Amino acid sequence: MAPAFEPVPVPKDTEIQTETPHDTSNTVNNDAQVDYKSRVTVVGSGNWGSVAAKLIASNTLKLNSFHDEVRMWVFEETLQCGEKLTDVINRTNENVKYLPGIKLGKNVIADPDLENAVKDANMLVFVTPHQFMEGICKRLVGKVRGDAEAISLIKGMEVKMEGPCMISTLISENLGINCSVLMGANIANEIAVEKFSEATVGYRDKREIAEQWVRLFSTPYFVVTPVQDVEGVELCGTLKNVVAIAAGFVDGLDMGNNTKAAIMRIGLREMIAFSKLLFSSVRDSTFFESCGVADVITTCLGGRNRKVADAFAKNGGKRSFDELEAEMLQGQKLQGVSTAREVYEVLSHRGWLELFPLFATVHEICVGRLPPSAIVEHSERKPKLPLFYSVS
Ligand SMILES: NC(=O)c1ccc[n+]([C@@H]2O[C@H](COP(=O)([O-])OP(=O)(O)OC[C@H]3O[C@@H](n4cnc5c(N)ncnc54)[C@H](O)[C@@H]3O)[C@@H](O)[C@H]2O)c1
Ligand SMILES: O=P(O)(O)OC[C@H](O)CO
Repeated sequence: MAPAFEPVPVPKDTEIQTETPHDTSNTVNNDAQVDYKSRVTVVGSGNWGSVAAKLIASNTLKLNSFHDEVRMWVFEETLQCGEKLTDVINRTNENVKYLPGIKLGKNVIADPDLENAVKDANMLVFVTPHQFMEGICKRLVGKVRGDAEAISLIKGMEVKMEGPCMISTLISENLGINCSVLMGANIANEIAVEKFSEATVGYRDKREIAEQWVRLFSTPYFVVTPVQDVEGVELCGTLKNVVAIAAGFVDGLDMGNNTKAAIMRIGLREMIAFSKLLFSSVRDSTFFESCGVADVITTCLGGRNRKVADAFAKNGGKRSFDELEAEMLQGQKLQGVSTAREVYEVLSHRGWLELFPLFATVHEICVGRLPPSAIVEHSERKPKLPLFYSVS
């Protein structure tokens, strides 16, 4: 039988197996002509969004089961030169604001119209800062294909009255489609210049869907491994940004490598415990994939969250994160500060604050209730945590 992605098998990629079709009741284009090939749209065009489009576009040209064109939704803005960002991307094949100096591939088409960008795609790649996803999902209700599959590259979560909501769940629930995730030790600028990296695809139950995503993203310099643990993979990508803020404080205060390693270890321990308290299905082994320990390391060494937290600590907490972000990142967005607040909300509501001293302290420093130096004295307090992972 043929897969939902490709109703009829094509000569290459025939190893992809069958799956059950989705409920198509609240979606459009159900009567669309049968298409042999998958169409990919990337929703987002920041630093990572642009690199993701480049990776994908290099593969759609090579693989018969995909249309060459990769549509990339751009949150439109007018550049200092007076031109629209979309026009410049389509004219120069470069995202001059968020990924300057890198050609995306001529088959990447920038599109400022969100509905138009998604309407024909059966593979939707979501990669925007997490704080914009609720609004984007609302705009897309009923606008995506019934047979679409989604993947989220977004590191973050929402907190609702009912509790925490992962971005993949937000997408699935709003759009009525399955959503996998791709996370990992992936500083976008390094992948843009084709330095070797690994990544992890987290999938729910359909291995063949994960394999399709792996094929779409994999290159010799970008090695992707599928893991059947959506929540574990996504929580790794989300929570490591809080650890990165802590590591940045340590750097800003010149506390040295041993202290930074200690903070990374305590942070990883809290990541594991928090993930397992939220979802008992989360696997220990996920934390040893690229999305886990490797992402903690790279983000604490070279990420934007680390960099801005370093500046925050050097300024003694006197300049706000918003101010530093605007000054240092030229429109790119931090995820760690808002994620620390969201995690703190979960901890407060559930009475877990004392169990997660590092997570709680990061938020309290970010909002000015504690000085940056508190990161060590508070985080090293022995949490009353049982060991949530098995040590064999
Ligand atoms: N940059 C990286 O190295 C990297 C690596 C892995 C994962 N990620 C994750 O990818 C996600 C996207 O990050 P990025 O680096 O591509 O983006 P970015 O921070 O570089 O850029 C910000 C993006 O947000 C857009 N934007 C601004 N206001 C908006 C609005 N109101 N609505 C919608 N979009 C708006 C901008 O146009 C821009 O595309 C984040 O969750 C991030 O954690 C980033
Ligand atoms: O630059 P950051 O801090 O947003 O981190 C980038 C990536 O998530 C690292 O994997």
